[in-house]
Amino acid sequence: MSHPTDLPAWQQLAQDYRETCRTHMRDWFAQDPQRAERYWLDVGGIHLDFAKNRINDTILRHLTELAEQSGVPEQRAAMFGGEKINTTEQRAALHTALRRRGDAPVCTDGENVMPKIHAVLAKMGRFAHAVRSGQWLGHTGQVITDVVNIGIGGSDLGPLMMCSALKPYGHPRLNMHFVSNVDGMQLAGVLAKVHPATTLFVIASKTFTTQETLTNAKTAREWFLRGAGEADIAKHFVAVSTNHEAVAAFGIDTAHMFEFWDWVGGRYSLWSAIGLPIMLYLGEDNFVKMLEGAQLMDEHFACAPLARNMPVVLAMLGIWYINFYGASTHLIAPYDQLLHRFPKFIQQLDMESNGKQTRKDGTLAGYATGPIVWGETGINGQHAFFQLLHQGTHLTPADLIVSLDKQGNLPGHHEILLSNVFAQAEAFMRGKTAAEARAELLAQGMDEAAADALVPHKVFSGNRPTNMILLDKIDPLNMGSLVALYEHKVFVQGVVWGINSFDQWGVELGKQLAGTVLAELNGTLAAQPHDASTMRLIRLYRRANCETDGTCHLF
Ligand SMILES: O=P(O)(O)OC[C@H]1O[C@](O)(CO)[C@@H](O)[C@@H]1O
Repeated sequence: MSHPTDLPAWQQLAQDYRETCRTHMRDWFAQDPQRAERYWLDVGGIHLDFAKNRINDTILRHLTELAEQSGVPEQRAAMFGGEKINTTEQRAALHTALRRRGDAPVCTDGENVMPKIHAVLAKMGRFAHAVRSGQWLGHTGQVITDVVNIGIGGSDLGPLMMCSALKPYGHPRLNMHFVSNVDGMQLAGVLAKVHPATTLFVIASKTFTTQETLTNAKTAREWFLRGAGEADIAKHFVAVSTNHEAVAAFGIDTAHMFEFWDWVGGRYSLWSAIGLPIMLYLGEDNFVKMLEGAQLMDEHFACAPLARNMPVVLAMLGIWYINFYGASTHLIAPYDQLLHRFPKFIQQLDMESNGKQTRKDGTLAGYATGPIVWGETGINGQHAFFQLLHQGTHLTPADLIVSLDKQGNLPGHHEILLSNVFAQAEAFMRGKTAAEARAELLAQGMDEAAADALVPHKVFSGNRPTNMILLDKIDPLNMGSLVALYEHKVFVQGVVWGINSFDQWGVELGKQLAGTVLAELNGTLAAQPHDASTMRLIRLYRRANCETDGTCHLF
């Protein structure tokens, strides 16, 4: 396996960095009137303005060559072709098959997976229609008014994000609730708002072994059974999983299970049965539009030349900043309230996929890989953390995401949002020089000495990169394309870094230790050898609670 830092394009980029790292984007804009047109891409209803990046044509060419030399075209073909690119788990990563329309076969392990994908989609469609139309009745004969999805991570964030983003398309009778936290406060809060006779619980877990989800599901079932019998569960609980045995053992009839498969990664699963809450809320037609939007991006990713390929361009810009400028974080800032859940979703997608330092061949990378992805709605961020982005010491590349469509917004509000996001991108790029700051202060009537003292605080270095991602409209089609754009961006970066973006072994150690600690906290296991700090924490909890649970005997 070639090491990316040995590739000719990497070496050229290192040279480009040395030659251009002091160049200001202002100068590139001044020298090149076509820059904004050239550094622009369209895919369906998604547009990318990447002109405000610290790149020129040479750098862009070298970034594209790095993608080429790293094997992005071959790995892309392997992913779409169902090869087992998730090498540590010996699995394919076939989320792209889930949104593929038509009958063309997609095979993995010698099996065409399309018939079973279509069968589950049809089952989801029939169920969603029955619930939405009011044919599906609860055990007392009432229609369903509330859907509670119980799941965590990929079994929560995707459906939650899509249902929030596409709220204007939601069924007016259905209230959607999402419970992920094992802190009972969240479930208790939801249960206080809903009625057992009119509530449908969707228990979503790929493995159906996740402690948080199964604990919440058990508590929800106990709550439901206070006023109903075991036989009524069939009307109010459905499961989404790959694990038939565990679903049956939990007490949900597998006839009411919506299946998916081990080649669908949790954080890539919203296109599968994990998307059931999305279909319940938006309806089958809109769910299919979301799939079509993703497929549109898949086709673009599969066919467009690397230099004009939106996911590839976004990925390689990220690599430029992470590996050559030393940026360690990446901001996702949507300027639309409907997208307020989007940063959290992308955070899992990116950080669980590329937060790794062991390469596929088992060697340590020795270079930076996935960034810390964080975010918040941009307009709120402006009044909280943008200060650091403008004048702090860190370089934080940012994706600013906006909808061009003002339909549905209150009069006068959308223009304010857009004026802010466009102005922020300009300010990040342009900055303000000392001469400009000084002239401004003098024009305000300040005397020269006072102005000179204040100027250093009023300077903005600028030259801070942003991508502007514009959606024609926030609708199911464009949301499908937007999510697929980020999935492929993350994939390309993983290929360049030589890591497996589809496993997540890093979440295991904490889970393993928590099992032991839980038994100790409950008093069912004598204290195990831990480090002194952990022992002290466990003892502290036991002392605080031993009188209520009567387990003081271990101390
Ligand atoms: O769907 P499951 O199996 O309950 O897992 C939930 C989440 O937990 C993780 O496995 C991490 O612990 C994620 O990858 C996954 O999305």
